[in-house]
Amino acid sequence: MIKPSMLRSLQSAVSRGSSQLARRGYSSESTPERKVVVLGAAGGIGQPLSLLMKLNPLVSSLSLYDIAGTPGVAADVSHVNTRSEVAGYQGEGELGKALEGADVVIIPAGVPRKPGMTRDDLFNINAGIVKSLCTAISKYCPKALVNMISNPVNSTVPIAAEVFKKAGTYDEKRLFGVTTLDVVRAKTFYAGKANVPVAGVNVPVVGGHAGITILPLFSQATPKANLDHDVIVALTKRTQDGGTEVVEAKAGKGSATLSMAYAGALFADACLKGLNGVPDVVECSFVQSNVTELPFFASKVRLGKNGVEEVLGLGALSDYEKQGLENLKPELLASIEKGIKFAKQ
Ligand SMILES: NC(=O)c1ccc[n+]([C@@H]2O[C@H](COP(=O)([O-])OP(=O)(O)OC[C@H]3O[C@@H](n4cnc5c(N)ncnc54)[C@H](O)[C@@H]3O)[C@@H](O)[C@H]2O)c1
Ligand SMILES: O=C(O)C[C@H](O)C(=O)O
Repeated sequence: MIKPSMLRSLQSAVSRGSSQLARRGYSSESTPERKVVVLGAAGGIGQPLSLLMKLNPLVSSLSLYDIAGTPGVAADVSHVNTRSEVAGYQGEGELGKALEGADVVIIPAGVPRKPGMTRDDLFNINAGIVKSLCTAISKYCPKALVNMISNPVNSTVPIAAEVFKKAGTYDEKRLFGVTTLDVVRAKTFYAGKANVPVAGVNVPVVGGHAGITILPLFSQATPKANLDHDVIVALTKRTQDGGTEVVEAKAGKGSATLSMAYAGALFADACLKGLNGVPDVVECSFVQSNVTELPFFASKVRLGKNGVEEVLGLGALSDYEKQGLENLKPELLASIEKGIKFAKQ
């Protein structure tokens, strides 16, 4: 139960946060108009993500789309007294209106895993959903930054790229696979083992977003902590299996939704800051890449006014990470090729 004293401190934290944001130039007077669209807004991720985007002062227009259930979510979220105007759209007939004028489109549309499934088991359903949504994006908002959350990300991002290529709208700087949840997990697990405050922790996570393709670079984690090799191995495995940990704990009721909404909101916020010209915005993301021989790869990316400003290299890897990198390449390549093949059919 929330006590009045807790509520008062929450209110004062929010008000301190708003004045800090205003000092950093995020007040509604000085920030540009930005439209953010959530596709799959009535789902497990979509609902809390819509709320978190409503709390973001960089958003002026929040467009919530799903095949069903969006009027209720939009009405609910719209009562929150923050800057953005909220509109709900339901069904394919309203998809165009939902997308028109978008700066950022976030896609958590699709089915989640149940225990015993891999992310690739979602391919048959989610590939078609992503393909049709991306076809609409290329028609109604071809310049938007696309934040792909729907799994399997290792395949859905290549599918989106092929759809955009076919439509003649592909810009590799504007397509992102959201791998922020891997970073969020790596930071949390590392802070626990290193016994340091999590707020100051940084851990790059590279590769892809499934099992061993998720490669956290704990050798580059800051603040430094001299953790034993077996602890690093355990942390790596826990980060790689983080999604499965949640799927099993939810026991058939889906996969990560709340932590994913948080991670998705962080990444969308970084995209908006980049668009608005805030310097040095760097996040890990699964993008078209020359960092390895694979055509798509997650690594640190500098975000700017056109989306990807620079795909950053891997930096120095430990021998364990070098081995992990080689181990992940065949699986990641197969998932990328599966997506491309599907989209080309
Ligand atoms: N990238 C990541 O780190 C990450 C993390 C967690 C979950 N996910 C993935 O996100 C996806 C969504 O997960 P969830 O838990 O929110 O699932 P959910 O079933 O709770 O919600 C999905 C929503 O998508 C909607 N939808 C289905 N087809 C649609 C279409 N054609 N257009 C618009 N909306 C459509 C559904 O109506 C539903 O509301 C899953 O594929 C899941 O695996 C990714
Ligand atoms: O694990 C899943 O299926 C969902 C998501 O990819 C996650 O990492 O939590």
